[in-house]
Amino acid sequence: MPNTPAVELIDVTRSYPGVRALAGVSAVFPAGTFTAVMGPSGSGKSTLLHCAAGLDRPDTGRVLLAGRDIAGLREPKLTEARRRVAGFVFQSYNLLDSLSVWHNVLLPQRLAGVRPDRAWAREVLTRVGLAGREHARPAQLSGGQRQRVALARALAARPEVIFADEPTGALDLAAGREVLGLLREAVDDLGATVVMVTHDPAAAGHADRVVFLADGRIVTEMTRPAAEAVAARMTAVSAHAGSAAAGVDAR
Ligand SMILES: Nc1ncnc2c1ncn2[C@@H]1O[C@H](COP(=O)(O)OP(=O)(O)OP(=O)(O)O)[C@@H](O)[C@H]1O
Repeated sequence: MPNTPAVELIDVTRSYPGVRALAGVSAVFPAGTFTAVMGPSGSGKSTLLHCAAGLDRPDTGRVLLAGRDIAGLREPKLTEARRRVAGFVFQSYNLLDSLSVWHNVLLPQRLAGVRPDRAWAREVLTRVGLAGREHARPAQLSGGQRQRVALARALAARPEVIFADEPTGALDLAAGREVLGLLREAVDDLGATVVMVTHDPAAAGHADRVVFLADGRIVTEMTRPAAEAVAARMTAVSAHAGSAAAGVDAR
């Protein structure tokens, strides 16, 4: 089904006590594309990512992950669906310090109960520039190297979708650029779909498209984003966030 979107959200809402984190979000993330999700602090970016990825369940609405509606799934079916199609990269790497690089990379497949594809794991470690570091512990690596291990771990399971939450948030400029380049390659060379939350207009400039959230709604979007234009749009969105004009169209 080549035209099935990798992820689709249909009128998704999610509230926490006293807060409407997502107030009715519909969005399509086509297969083989790289989308950045931006918006002011508290606008619902992480909640959107978590609902899209099956890490959280919406209150209402539908979430189609690789064509399957996961919004109504309960554990352990939700975890199964997530492991089958999604890979994750978080700001804080989320590596296990007690395991070597190699075992960190293979862990999601082991947890999923599938036989790890070792040849492919070696290939992805080479792709991210870590061939030869298989025996190192995460604590022996730089932040940029740790994030590249996290990316290798995500890629090793050949996910259809990689969800990245502020993947460059803890990295310096050069290390951040490397990680963004590798996410771009995952899309261009491996056909993956990337959905990335970021605060950084330069990071969003690596994407094909940026969707902007304010007050739990998508208020505008931009294709083929250039960093300067993204920064200007963010300023416009932030100026309207929290006001009744949450439906701002800043184009
Ligand atoms: N587990 C939770 N319990 C209670 N409130 C939550 C929870 N997660 C998120 N929220 C609230 O929902 C709203 C949206 O949060 P979310 O983390 O999605 O925003 P964000 O745009 O990712 O913010 P930031 O850029 O600061 O990370 C916020 O008001 C937040 O305080």
